[in-house]
Amino acid sequence: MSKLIVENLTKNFSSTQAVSEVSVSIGDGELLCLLGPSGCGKSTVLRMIAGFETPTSGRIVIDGEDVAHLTPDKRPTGMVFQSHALWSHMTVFQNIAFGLKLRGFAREAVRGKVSEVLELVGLAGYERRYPGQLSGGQQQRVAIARCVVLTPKILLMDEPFSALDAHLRVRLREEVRGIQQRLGLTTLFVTHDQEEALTLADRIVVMKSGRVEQIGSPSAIYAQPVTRFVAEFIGTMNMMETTVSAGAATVDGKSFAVDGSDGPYALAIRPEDIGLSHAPGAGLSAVVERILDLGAFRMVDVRLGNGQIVKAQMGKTEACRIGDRIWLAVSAMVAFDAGGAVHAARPFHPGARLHG
Ligand SMILES: Nc1ncnc2c1ncn2[C@@H]1O[C@H](COP(=O)(O)OP(=O)(O)OP(=O)(O)O)[C@@H](O)[C@H]1O
Repeated sequence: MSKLIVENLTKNFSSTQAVSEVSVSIGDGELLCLLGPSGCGKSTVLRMIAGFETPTSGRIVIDGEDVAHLTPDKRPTGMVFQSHALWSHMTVFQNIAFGLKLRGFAREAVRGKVSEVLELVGLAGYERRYPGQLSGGQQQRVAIARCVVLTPKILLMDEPFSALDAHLRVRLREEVRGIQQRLGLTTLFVTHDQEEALTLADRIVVMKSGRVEQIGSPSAIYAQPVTRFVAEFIGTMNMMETTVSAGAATVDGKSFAVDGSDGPYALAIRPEDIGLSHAPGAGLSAVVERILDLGAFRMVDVRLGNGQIVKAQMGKTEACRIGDRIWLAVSAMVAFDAGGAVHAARPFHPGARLHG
């Protein structure tokens, strides 16, 4: 059963349509990431669920109940913000205990719950510290503990790690995923960081200009983008502009088959779907322009005859030098039409497969 259902949610701020007809549901214990560029409406969706903004139209249902009539403090949601917003004059214990006391829990119960949750976020023994005596990462853990201790039905997290350095982000991300899975917390997580979304989420909702572009598992979003926007927003994608006529397109003198009507298209190919070989082949030919050693593999920029740079991955074993003449074998590709919709495509050479 869905724990949270958002139906045709729309929010207008005077002339700005911040959120348009967003529909999504989250299963019990699922972690869903809202992913998209700055200003695409992610935070506004979250704020409407928490009750800080009133929807222009649409419905929000939590555990079978429409929450429209509930003020933020009455909603079964807990929110963790980008800045920790801890009370600086209160100790860690007091920060976490505050909500429990408001809800009328007895002293002993409060003490028990606070130590349990501090254990969970790895801060046992920090009860008497003030926020100013904690690192940024520790403060954010207290913010998470303060929220989790109230056992919200839905945990809402708005870019909770964006104020932290890269290393700490990765560590906290893993910790939060661990806590979320251990407690089976249904979580909606907002981020503009695709890597964060890909590593954290059970499913990702990609948003653009207030609308949902695609909903799917991280692997589906990566491997089967349904729009050009998603294809370019997630991971590295080579885009080759071309024109389709009678099912065929030409790039740099080589032919490609596209399942779509005539018009302008972009052929989209992931770097890992291009094999590079020094042996002359039937596919595109190019010259090695740049080689980036990325540890496990090399990312090679090659220049086609038409001047376009294409990124491809190469293993560590094959010798490769700048200026080498090299041939490309494309194993998988798709095409996007002028409206950004996806179409199946394949190069006219042996060994190619169709996807999409
Ligand atoms: N209170 C408000 N009044 C007017 N416009 C607003 C208000 N809040 C948000 N907006 C506008 O709505 C749009 C969506 O904003 P929102 O904060 O939801 O985006 P976001 O995807 O969360 O962006 P970011 O990642 O930068 O936080 C933006 O164009 C923003 O300027």
